[in-house]
Amino acid sequence: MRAAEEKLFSTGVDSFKLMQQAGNAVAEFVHANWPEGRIQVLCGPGGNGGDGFVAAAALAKLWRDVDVYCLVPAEKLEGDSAKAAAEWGDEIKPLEAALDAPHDIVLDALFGGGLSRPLEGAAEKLAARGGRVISIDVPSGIHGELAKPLGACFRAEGTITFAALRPAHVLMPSAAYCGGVFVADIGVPVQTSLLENSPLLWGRRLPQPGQGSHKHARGHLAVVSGNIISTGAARLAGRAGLRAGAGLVTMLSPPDAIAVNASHLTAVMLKEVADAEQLRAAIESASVVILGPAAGINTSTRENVECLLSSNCRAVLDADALTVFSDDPGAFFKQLRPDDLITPHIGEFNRLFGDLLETEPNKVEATRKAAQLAGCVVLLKGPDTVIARPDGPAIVNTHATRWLATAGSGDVLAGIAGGLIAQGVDTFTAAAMASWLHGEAGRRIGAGLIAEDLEAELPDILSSLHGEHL
Ligand SMILES: NC(=O)C1=CN([C@@H]2O[C@H](COP(=O)(O)OP(=O)(O)OC[C@H]3O[C@@H](n4cnc5c(N)ncnc54)[C@H](OP(=O)(O)O)[C@@H]3O)[C@@H](O)[C@H]2O)[C@@H](O)CC1
Ligand SMILES: [K+]
Repeated sequence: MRAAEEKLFSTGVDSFKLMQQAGNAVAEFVHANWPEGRIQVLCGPGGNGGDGFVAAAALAKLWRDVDVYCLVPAEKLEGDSAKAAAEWGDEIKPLEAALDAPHDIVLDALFGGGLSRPLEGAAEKLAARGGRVISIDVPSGIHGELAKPLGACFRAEGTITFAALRPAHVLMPSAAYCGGVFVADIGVPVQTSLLENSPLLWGRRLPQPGQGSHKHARGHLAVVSGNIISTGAARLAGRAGLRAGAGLVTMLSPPDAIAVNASHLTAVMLKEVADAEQLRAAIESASVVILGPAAGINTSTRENVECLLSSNCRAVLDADALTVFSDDPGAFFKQLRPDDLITPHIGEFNRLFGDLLETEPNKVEATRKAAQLAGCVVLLKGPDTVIARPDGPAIVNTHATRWLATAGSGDVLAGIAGGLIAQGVDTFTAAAMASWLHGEAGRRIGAGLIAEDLEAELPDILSSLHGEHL
């Protein structure tokens, strides 16, 4: 966003005009969504405060009852912010006076992209006061790039930002402070490579069989099972893949687990696979293979992964298939291909990518860097799942529920992704679809959710998406 603005200013675009557009958009947003009540506008010393002054003037023109407060005396304001304060043209009270002043709504225009340190003094007290807050750009106290509060922080009912979403609007913990986020177009051309996951992005591309279709035309997914006491995870993935629409799903089972798998499988087919050599032959007719859920942290899992990555099948690698490379991630990255998907949780991510989550400014950048290093699509699981492609685009999935934090939930996610990839969906889109569908299934179930419940929600969800988008 900043880069886009700088490029725009170098072409001679008037920055004050941009501020006016931003401030007017704020006033419209506030008036449309909070149509009643006395508004306390809290302005800071920079551009965010400038937006606040413009918004205050526009709200007053709409006959709203507005009081304006500023962190610094008006005569100390400079540049566009000083011009904006002049546009307001009425009384500007010191920020401390806002603490006890009567009001219904707070318009928080203290700090946006320029916050450099924790809030202090009256700003800190106002953040702690609570109440109904609408924030401009980001809730003051949030560091936009780090996507977290630096200290005390406003908690908004709604946030209006400009041109494009930024990590702070979708990543935890900052997203929880933003409330509903509205992105206003103020004429800044942006090539955003960060999107929030939604069926609006991919609804029309959800695969569905044509009239004359048959099971072989709907893709073949294979899932590698763990040993006799660890078979459930692969079955969760396999059934989810079938529900997601794969025409055929085959469970590839070690010999000791054949009887257990056979007694639990119906529509999912079963094949015995004793070692990597047999795996190679078994996956010849599959288009994608899921490997890792309860596979075991051992040499045989590592050999299976290496065999899979040298085949023509796309790979969805999770859990133990990732952990077996903790001692030599570089060797793993060399074998991964751009259409493969790895789905680590934070622990697995750290084992493969070291301290990226500390050294990169936020989770989006860390996942992007990871995708670049690994050379494949990376889905980093969490309440704010990030999906990144090696060439830069990233999607954040906030459509989830805390009830999904349960054993086996990730196996189902891998299964849905595998089922979609089997049907020909590109890996990045399939990962986005899968995390949304998984989140929606979790939301529909809610409290008491266990991983076994998730796949049964998919038919309803998929049917309504097909009805709505196709
Ligand atoms: N660019 C554009 O064209 C457009 C930008 N727009 C708007 O501008 C906003 C960005 O403006 P901005 O860069 O001036 O940053 P902003 O956050 O307002 O203030 C920085 C000032 O605050 C100060 N300061 C920082 N932390 C502090 C603290 N804890 N306590 C006290 N002071 C503190 C800091 O001081 P310093 O760190 O330099 O000491 C500096 O003086 C952006 O979020 C959007 O709303 C829109 O109009 C669209 C067009
Ligand atoms: K703000």
